Amino acid sequence: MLSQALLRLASAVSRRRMKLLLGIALLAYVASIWGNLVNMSFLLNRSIQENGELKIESRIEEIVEPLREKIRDLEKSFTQKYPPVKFLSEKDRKRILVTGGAGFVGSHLTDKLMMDGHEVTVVDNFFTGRKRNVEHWIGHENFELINHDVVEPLYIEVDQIYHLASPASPPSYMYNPIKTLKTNTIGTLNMLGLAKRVGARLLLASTSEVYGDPEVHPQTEDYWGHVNPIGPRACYDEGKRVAETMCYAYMKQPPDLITENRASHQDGKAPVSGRKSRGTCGAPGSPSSVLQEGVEVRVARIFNTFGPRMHMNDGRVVSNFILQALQGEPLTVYGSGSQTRAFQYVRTTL
Ligand SMILES: O=c1ccn([C@@H]2O[C@H](COP(=O)(O)OP(=O)(O)O[C@H]3OC[C@@H](O)[C@H](O)[C@H]3O)[C@@H](O)[C@H]2O)c(=O)[nH]1
Repeated sequence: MLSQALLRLASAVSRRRMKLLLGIALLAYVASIWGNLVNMSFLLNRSIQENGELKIESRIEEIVEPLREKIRDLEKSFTQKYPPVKFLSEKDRKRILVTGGAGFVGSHLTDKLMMDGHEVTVVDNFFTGRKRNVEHWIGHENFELINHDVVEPLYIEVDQIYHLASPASPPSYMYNPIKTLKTNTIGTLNMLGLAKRVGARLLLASTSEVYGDPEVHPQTEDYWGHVNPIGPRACYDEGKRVAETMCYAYMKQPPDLITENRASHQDGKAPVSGRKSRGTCGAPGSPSSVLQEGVEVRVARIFNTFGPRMHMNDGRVVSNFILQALQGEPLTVYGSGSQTRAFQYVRTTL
């Protein structure tokens, strides 16, 4: 009895368990199918997505590649080919400022200094200078172009200064005589101040016009000139004469006295007096005779220049004659025609 009852109980339990097991198995089956379905749809989605992405990528590539090609071509055509530049060691390479460096003479000097391997900063206000005279250096790591008027102070660090900033042809410098005077006086003072502050050597581009209407031919460096201070060319002649005077004053005057003067002016006091310069006011042709304690200066009295990059309408005799000859016009000789000039051809071969 008991055993039959146990058997029934056991079969009832096992049937329930069977049902339970069957239920679990069914659920597991459904779950696995569901999982597979989800997996499949995920894979399907991914492959569709990947496929789509690949298609988009390849389409982008198709569009972009010709553009890349174009950019490469443009880069090739824009690659600036600079004139050859020597390599100079850190010790030999100088930082050089050329004022008026975009002008006719200044730009040839800039070429020479650049090709010699120096770092050149050109300062020009482009009154008679032209950007195109130095455009072949723009972007070069040794070259810098600053649009600046030397009448305003300039604060940079340099080892040498070539001070050429000034209009040079009679029509240009007579166009605005006060501006010409300011450029040659205040401008030169600013450059000398800069030279003193940074301990740079300065070369002033002076002119044969400091001799004025000379009574001596040819003029030697110790000739003092024959200048009309109120004549039509006075702004340039006298401007350059003062510029030379300032150069030699800065050279001969001991540095501490220049500084003292500046300080006393700033304080509103009278300049320090009673101390004599130890130099002598000799001719610029003999700078070695002067005790150089102040700014180291050089003065070059440049005569009548001509050459490539000279402005067609410069107004000086050579360009005037060439222009007239090319146009089949008669050459105009001013005055008696007995005047004499020394001419200098200026050019640097790139
Ligand atoms: O068409 C002309 C132009 C000029 N001349 C004469 O040629 C001579 C030279 O005159 P330019 O105008 O070329 O200039 P200058 O020689 O007087 O001064 C020049 O040279 C020295 C530089 O430092 C000066 O910056 C520059 O102006 C002058 O006697 C002038 O009267 C002509 O006979 N015809």
